[in-house]
Amino acid sequence: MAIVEVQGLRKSYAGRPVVDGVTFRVEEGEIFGILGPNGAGKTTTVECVEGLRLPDAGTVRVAGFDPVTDHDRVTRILGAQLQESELQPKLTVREALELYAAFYPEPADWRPLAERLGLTGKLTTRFAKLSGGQKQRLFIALALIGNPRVVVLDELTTGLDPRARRDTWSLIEEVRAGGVTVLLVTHFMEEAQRLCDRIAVIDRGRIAALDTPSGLIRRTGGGTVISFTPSRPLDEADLAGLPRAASVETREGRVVIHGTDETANAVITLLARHRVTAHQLRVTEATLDDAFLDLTEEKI
Ligand SMILES: Nc1ncnc2c1ncn2[C@@H]1O[C@H](COP(=O)(O)OP(=O)(O)OP(=O)(O)O)[C@@H](O)[C@H]1O
Repeated sequence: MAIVEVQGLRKSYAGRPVVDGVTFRVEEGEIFGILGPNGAGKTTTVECVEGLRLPDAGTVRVAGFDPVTDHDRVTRILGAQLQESELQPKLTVREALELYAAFYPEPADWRPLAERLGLTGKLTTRFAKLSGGQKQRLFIALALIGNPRVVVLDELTTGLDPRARRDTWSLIEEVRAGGVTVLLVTHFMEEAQRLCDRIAVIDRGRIAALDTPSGLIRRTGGGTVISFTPSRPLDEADLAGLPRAASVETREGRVVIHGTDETANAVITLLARHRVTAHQLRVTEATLDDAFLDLTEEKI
């Protein structure tokens, strides 16, 4: 069952459309990613889901309720991540948890929540004194304190070091394992690829693609990327004739081919036949990065 439904959402600022007909459904229990370049309209979209912005057109439903007209009901179903500026720097972790618990009629017990999020040792620490990773864990705790069915996390790991980011990913997986649906806004490909069941790629206010991470990667046409710098240029016709090659590009002397294992084998045969040496020959799996660049590039 879809817990979040967005249909034909539009929002303009000063006559400039920033969300331009966005439609998606988030199924209960999934981690759904919204991925896109800066300014694509991701935050505006989720703020409409949270009922913080009024859409110009389209419908948004959270568990069947309108986030604007049924705001109270939606805030009980949907937990939103606070922005750093929204929390008083002098509040201690314990005070913040108690304060936010008081906003809900049936809050979660904050003690086990703090324990699960590794905050028990920090209860008397003021918010301003927490590390980036500890602040993010507190934001997750506060987003979960109302026992929501769905939680919206927007750029949760921005600014975190790689270890804190990985710890936060594990927490997000635990949140989902606890039965909470996660709507995750991110511009980290690795994060989206690792965590999300499905991803909506938003580009200039529109959905450029909506699929599983592996489905998005397949759309780039080739799951295998072969790249090398040949000792002398290869014949264009030979490159164009490679089997199952979805794309062949030469950038500053480096050849980059998207294809399959069969393409990789044919490249090696081609190089041997022409006695061309391949410097820095790499055969790698395509990543979401490749798909993202392909899906969001400027199309003139
Ligand atoms: N209140 C506002 N008034 C005017 N313009 C706004 C307002 N809020 C956002 N915008 C503009 O709308 C566009 C989309 O912003 P939004 O924050 O939704 O994008 P985003 O995809 O979340 O970007 P980022 O990854 O940079 O956070 C941007 O160009 C932004 O400057």
